[in-house]
Amino acid sequence: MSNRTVVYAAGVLLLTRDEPRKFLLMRHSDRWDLPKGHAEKGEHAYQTALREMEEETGISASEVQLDPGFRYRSTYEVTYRKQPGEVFEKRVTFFLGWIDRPVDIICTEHPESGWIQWHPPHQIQAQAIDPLLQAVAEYLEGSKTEG
Ligand SMILES: Nc1ncnc2c1ncn2[C@@H]1O[C@H](COP(=O)(O)OP(=O)(O)OP(=O)(O)OP(=O)(O)OC[C@H]2O[C@@H](n3cnc4c(N)ncnc43)[C@H](O)[C@@H]2O)[C@@H](O)[C@H]1O
Repeated sequence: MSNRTVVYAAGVLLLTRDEPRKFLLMRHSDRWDLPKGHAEKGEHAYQTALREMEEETGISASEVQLDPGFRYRSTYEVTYRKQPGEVFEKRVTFFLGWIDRPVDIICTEHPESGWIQWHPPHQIQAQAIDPLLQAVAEYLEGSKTEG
């Protein structure tokens, strides 16, 4: 078992109810990401996800319903410039958030954002994005089958 310090984060995949379905990605200088960020002390993962979404996109939590049946967890190693030489274990919980339609985004921490048409399987980023989108696709397919 790893004895690295664990860093918790959470995020949300925002997906529109309106067709054609679209989901939201935030642009970093070098990659795409979801609205997400580090947990503050005492927060539940869903609170972190909604707070970060509000901070990074300007979308109010009241406009979004987190799907109670979906959770996706991702664990990977990260380093921080401020703590050279130390490797952290990062654990991110992603939620599926339903929003009626694409809305204008007020980018506070990212240079840009994009509502991308939902047509899985997607090939956007192998490690960080594609497995989450695949899990959502399988979840939605399963929900359809269950009626
Ligand atoms: N404990 C601490 N000590 C010091 N400073 C702290 C700190 N906690 C927070 N900070 C500061 O807060 C800043 C960011 O805060 P937030 O803005 O809150 O962080 P974030 O979205 O969760 O993550 P970030 O953009 O940093 O990185 P990500 O995990 O996506 O991506 C990181 C790397 O992992 C890769 N990656 C992402 N997902 C992956 C996956 N599933 N598998 C493998 N690699 C993945 C990415 O490509 C990227 O290279 C940090 O840059 C740092 O300055």
